[in-house]
Amino acid sequence: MLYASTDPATKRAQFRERLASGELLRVPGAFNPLSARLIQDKGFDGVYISGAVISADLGLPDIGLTTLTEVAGRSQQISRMTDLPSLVDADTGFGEPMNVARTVQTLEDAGVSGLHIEDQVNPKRCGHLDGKAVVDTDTALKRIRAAVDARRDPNLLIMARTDIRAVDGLDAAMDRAKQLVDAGADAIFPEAMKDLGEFEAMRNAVDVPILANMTEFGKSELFTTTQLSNIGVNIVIYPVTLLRSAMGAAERTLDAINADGTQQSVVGEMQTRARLYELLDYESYNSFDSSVFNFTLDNHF
Ligand SMILES: C[C@](O)(C(=O)O)[C@H](CC(=O)O)C(=O)O
Ligand SMILES: [Mg+2]
Repeated sequence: MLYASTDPATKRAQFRERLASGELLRVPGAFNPLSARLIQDKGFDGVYISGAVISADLGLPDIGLTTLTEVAGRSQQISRMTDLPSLVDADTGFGEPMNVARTVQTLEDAGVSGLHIEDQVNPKRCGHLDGKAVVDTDTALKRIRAAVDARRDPNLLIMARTDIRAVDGLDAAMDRAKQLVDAGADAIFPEAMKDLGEFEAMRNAVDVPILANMTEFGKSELFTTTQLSNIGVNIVIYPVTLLRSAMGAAERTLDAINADGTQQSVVGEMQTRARLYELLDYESYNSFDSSVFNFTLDNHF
């Protein structure tokens, strides 16, 4: 009932343990708190909170328009709804290294288990688009040192994302990743790797967990969990996947109403009322207050 029962410190400790196991953790992006429930219900290992999704949700492109307050608010709403660890996209950290420090403490207070800070210049853009620019090494390392020093819970995972692959190539990406680890990064998110061989090279370049971003319509092929776990990738994110699926379904429904004058042809694809209520744990509100609960599955199909 209401929110998840696992507190943020426990989730962070569990996330660290799972990562240390070396197994591949599957982490889809939640586009709202309810979808975080679904991700947990389907047996996934964590919930990703995507900057691209938060912007798109507001009807905005992912070009650094969202504020720390907006990202922290959404992070709290999503994180508290699940017992799974949550990993949030903190973009460039919302400013200079001192802003990065404040970002880390604010997101820690929001209950996330980890966050990633990237080395793009401000304003950032989607990592799979052309024309990106990255900051110099000194600035990139300062962001990570500031992030690491700012956390109060040592289990809060500080992940460094580098976007340098698309700008200066794989060797530059491996060099930067090593430096980011030396600066204190707990994990590496190598953005826009071209193929599996590049992920493997990155895997061998650093001895901390690495993340693979399986975003659709981007620069990386969509590798399977078997392919990724075989080369030792630790986390796979599907950042915008559920939003794209839900929006695709919404378009088809609107088209059906336009074409047929009724949504009847797509009702079979919809989540049923019963399933929604199951996810909402409607029934347990009954024991709290029977005057509120009046739903039984019997009357619905
Ligand atoms: C992972 C990512 O940073 C995100 O915000 O979800 C994006 C995803 C996307 O735009 O497809 C990214 O830059 O890869
Ligand atoms: Mg992003």
